[in-house]
Amino acid sequence: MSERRFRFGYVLASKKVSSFIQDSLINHAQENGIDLVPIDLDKPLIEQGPFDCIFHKLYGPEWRKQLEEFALQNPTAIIVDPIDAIEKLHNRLTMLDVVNELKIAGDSETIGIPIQIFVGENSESLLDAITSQGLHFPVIAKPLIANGSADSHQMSLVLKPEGLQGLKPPIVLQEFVNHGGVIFKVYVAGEHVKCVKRRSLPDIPEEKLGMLENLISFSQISNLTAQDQNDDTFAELIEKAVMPPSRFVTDVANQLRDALKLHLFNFDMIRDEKVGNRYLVIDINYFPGYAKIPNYETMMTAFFLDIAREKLNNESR
Ligand SMILES: Nc1ncnc2c1ncn2[C@@H]1O[C@H](COP(=O)(O)OP(=O)(O)OP(=O)(O)O)[C@@H](O)[C@H]1O
Ligand SMILES: O=P(O)(O)O[C@H]1[C@H](O)[C@@H](O)[C@H](OP(=O)(O)O)[C@@H](OP(=O)(O)O)[C@H]1O
Ligand SMILES: [Mg+2]
Ligand SMILES: [Mg+2]
Repeated sequence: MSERRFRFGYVLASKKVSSFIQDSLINHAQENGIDLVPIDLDKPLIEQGPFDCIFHKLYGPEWRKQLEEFALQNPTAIIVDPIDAIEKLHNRLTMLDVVNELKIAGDSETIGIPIQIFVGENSESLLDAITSQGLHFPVIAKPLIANGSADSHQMSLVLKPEGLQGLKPPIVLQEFVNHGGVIFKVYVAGEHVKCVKRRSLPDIPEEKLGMLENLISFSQISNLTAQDQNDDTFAELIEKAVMPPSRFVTDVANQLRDALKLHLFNFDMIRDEKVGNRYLVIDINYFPGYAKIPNYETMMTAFFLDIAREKLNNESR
């Protein structure tokens, strides 16, 4: 493969281009035979090739049409990833369905999801629905749609029944699980997997519940990395948190990748404080912020090379 060069076209929002397409990535990929080429949305896609691979985070009927046309004319090229597979992550209710299908080897760690219910615009008697499904306060209210908009990240922690009145359906109500204030973010790029610790919401001891407000709103709390935090308590909490076993993380990541039929995603996982080896997946994101991983260019180039090998295999079939 050494003398062959590969052209990887990409389409990303401008913010994502600034964070992901850094010189370090362009250069590292180039040194390894991969040329990263921006796709111009003002021109037909099929006129801009040849491309061995197209990676993207873009939706809408026009782009879908262009991709379909490209795939028909270039059957050996690899699309990372198919729009239909990506769109499954846009609904917070269904995005976690696959987690329940995972079969984790061994009997020490378990994987699951928190109890959750859907609340539509016309839902009545919310409190009845909550109690009948075995949900207990506090609960987290998440917008049903996770499409990358600022609104889709607007969460509310509902501490008491009175707080339910302040919610704006359609939402998913999810059991809040105490997890020691630290979340594990697992970045997946094909077979390459990296788990990092991030700040999360602090635990809420049952005896404190009565002293708190009815409803607390928050947004993208885990984006604050350990380095960004001035607060020493949080930095120490993150430092001290024990990572989940890497064999377990890789097993979950690989099975999720197969079930979702996606190459590029991350998932947020918490460890139940009450049952130490019980892990819960609470969120899955398409094409997350890989540049937040130290030396992300090495991980991403290794992934690009795997795709290049797959492309060569397709050509020789
Ligand atoms: N069920 C839960 N129990 C405890 N904490 C939770 C739960 N769900 C979410 N959280 C906390 O709320 C944060 C935001 O929730 P979530 O990850 O679903 O939102 P998001 O906006 O999709 O995040 P991202 O920025 O990763 O896309 C999590 O990072 C975690 O700190
Ligand atoms: O812009 P949308 O489609 O909402 O996707 C976001 C994800 O929801 C976040 O999870 C990403 O941050 P993390 O990489 O820290 O998970 C976040 O990463 P970024 O802000 O670094 O691009 C985004 O990918
Ligand atoms: Mg999240
Ligand atoms: Mg998310």
